[in-house]
Amino acid sequence: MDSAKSTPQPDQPVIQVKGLVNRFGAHVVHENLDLTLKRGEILGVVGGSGTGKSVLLRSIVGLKRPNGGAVEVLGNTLNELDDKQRSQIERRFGVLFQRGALFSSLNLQENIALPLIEHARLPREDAEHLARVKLALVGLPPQAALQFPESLSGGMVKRAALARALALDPEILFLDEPTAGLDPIGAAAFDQLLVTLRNALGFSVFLVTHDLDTLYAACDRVAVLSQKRVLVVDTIDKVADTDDEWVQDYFHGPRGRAAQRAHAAFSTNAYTQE
Ligand SMILES: Nc1ncnc2c1ncn2[C@@H]1O[C@H](COP(=O)(O)OP(=O)(O)OP(=O)(O)O)[C@@H](O)[C@H]1O
Repeated sequence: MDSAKSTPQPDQPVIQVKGLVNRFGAHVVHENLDLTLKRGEILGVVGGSGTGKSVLLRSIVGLKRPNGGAVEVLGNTLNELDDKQRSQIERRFGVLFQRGALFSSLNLQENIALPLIEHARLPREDAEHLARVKLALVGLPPQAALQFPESLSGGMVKRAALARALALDPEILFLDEPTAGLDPIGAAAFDQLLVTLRNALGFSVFLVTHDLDTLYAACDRVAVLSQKRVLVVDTIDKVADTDDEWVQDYFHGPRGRAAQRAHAAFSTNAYTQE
């Protein structure tokens, strides 16, 4: 049976992490961690530094083999797949790592064409044409196609990295700190772009972030990692009400209050302009 081709039902989660254990030597990062990503949602994953957000992302995308538990992605249990099945599943992901991971020796068009040539086996000309379409999709001007990463602003690099993550039309997009290093206006534009693209293309998003504005502006649900597991996962208002010291400091400290006020003002404004 070619299990890597199985597709979850519309109401079945696209990711189910069950009883996950991760450790490095004696250092236990995750213990019996459960988490679900629903189809079409943007799930924000937050937690203090070192709580294992990136390790969780890496376990799901197959870059870290868990020490226990199961990760089910798109109806497939990852550790039951052979290499070929696993790479079929991985082609259905798009991943944007914290530092963008564009090749500095390639221009943007070539960077985005690369996965199309390597994985979708498109001829170079078709791949570069599609790459230009993806660059337009993320709001970059046509002339950006021939520019090299080092000549771009941080916001443009993030958009280009997003275009690359979207190259193979992924069903799940993984983003690790996508707004880190952007100014607030650039970060807000990225959040808006993410929501617009999700609404248009229907992918699901697993988003690791420290950015409170992103949580309010883009996420349908928020998961808090603490004490080696998911402490709470729910809508942001319910999560912010959780009786936990880190959650209270994070959501109700000065930055949390500012993000909440900004979101409330934006929502009221959007409503009155309808
Ligand atoms: N390859 C590795 N070898 C040893 N320890 C590791 C490795 N990768 C991660 N860790 C440890 O696992 C823990 C979780 O790391 P992780 O990067 O997932 O944290 P995080 O929640 O993403 O943190 P931050 O918010 O600071 O980015 C940390 O204590 C880290 O030092």
